[in-house]
Amino acid sequence: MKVAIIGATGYSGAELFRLLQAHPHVDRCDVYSSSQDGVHLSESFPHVGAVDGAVLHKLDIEALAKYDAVFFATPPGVSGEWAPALVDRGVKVIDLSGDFRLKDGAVYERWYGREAAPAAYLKRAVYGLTEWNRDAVREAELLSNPGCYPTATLLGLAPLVKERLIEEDSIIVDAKSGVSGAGRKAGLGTHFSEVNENVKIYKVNAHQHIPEIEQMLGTWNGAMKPITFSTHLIPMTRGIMSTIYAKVKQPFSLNDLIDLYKTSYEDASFVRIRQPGKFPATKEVYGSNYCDIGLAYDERTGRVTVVSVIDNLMKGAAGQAVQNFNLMMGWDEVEGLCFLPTYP
Ligand SMILES: NC(=O)C1=CN([C@@H]2O[C@H](COP(=O)(O)OP(=O)(O)OC[C@H]3O[C@@H](n4cnc5c(N)ncnc54)[C@H](OP(=O)(O)O)[C@@H]3O)[C@@H](O)[C@H]2O)C=CC1
Ligand SMILES: CC(=O)N[C@@H](CCC(=O)OP(=O)(O)O)C(=O)O
Repeated sequence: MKVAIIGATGYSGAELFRLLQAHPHVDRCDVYSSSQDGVHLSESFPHVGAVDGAVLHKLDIEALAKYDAVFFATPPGVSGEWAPALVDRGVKVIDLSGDFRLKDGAVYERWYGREAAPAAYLKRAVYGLTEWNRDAVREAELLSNPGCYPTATLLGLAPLVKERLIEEDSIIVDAKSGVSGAGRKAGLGTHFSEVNENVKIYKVNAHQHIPEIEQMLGTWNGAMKPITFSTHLIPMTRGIMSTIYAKVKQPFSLNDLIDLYKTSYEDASFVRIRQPGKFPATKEVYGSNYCDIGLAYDERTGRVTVVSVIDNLMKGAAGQAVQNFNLMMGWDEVEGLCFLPTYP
């Protein structure tokens, strides 16, 4: 099995490289970049060491067409341009960017502010929220890996929405991310002195993950209404916590709610549900592919609170990409991902 990573000099690409190096079925993992050619990946990331074959190449469609699978860990716009030609040549593509997540090109153009990929490929792309789309993922040629916030939020909401337990117009999501979520490139907003000892809200009512979350909620329950979704940058490297509030249609007990989640995720190796009164913290999934979920129900307000945490570079990006790649190749989805989080 020969695979390539485009964007290996970025955070998600480097995390993919780490996972694929240790993957039991991957013989060769080549690395590509738009800015470096003939330079070893360790020049960008000394932590990878002198691994054989990790010399960066410039993008070249003929060379890329020879791989069994190609991962795009690139900014918006890159896979939209390159992936269709690879799919046409029989290469399995796994895209970590947002280019193929939204089925309606006009919606993509409105939220991302750039031209959408060709409509035929938006239609063909399979949305890789693995736990809720396994059958389609197995058949996918073009896999669109979910965004980090949507992964945490949708895994947290799925049982409530699918079972029609909450008021369709009542969802409020308060989400927080570590700084690696913004990628490796330098920027004023991610300087140490801007981020340290600080909490910043950003993209209020304008985050590109709003239509992605709403699209999936709408496939689970066509009556769903727009959500309120706020994102915050907080002074840590990795991790997302998505705290979700919604009003229930009928009162129920916390134990029943937790049982529903446990049943919904009984076949999910990477989703762990906390006991009543226990809530997950981002460090409890750090460096792993787990999504941990805690639940509360307030009888006074009739609101449920769902707390969902992931590592943005793992379940929110590279880990879920490998989970989807495994299914696309006909392997067990946990291959190469069976390790506990690092702690502390
Ligand atoms: N960081 C995260 O937590 C998550 C990120 N994502 C998505 O994954 C993608 C990558 O994110 P992230 O790793 O954070 O980003 P980084 O900024 O860390 O890395 C981006 C990579 O893309 C490469 N690149 C830039 N421009 C081009 C181009 N025109 N052609 C080919 N390669 C290019 C860069 O390398 P070079 O300049 O050398 O080409 C670099 O390797 C993004 O779409 C992001 O939205 C999704 C979920 C979570
Ligand atoms: C902290 C931070 O800045 N996070 C990024 C998440 C990037 C991402 O996953 O965006 P895509 O949809 O393009 O893949 C953000 O909020 O935009």
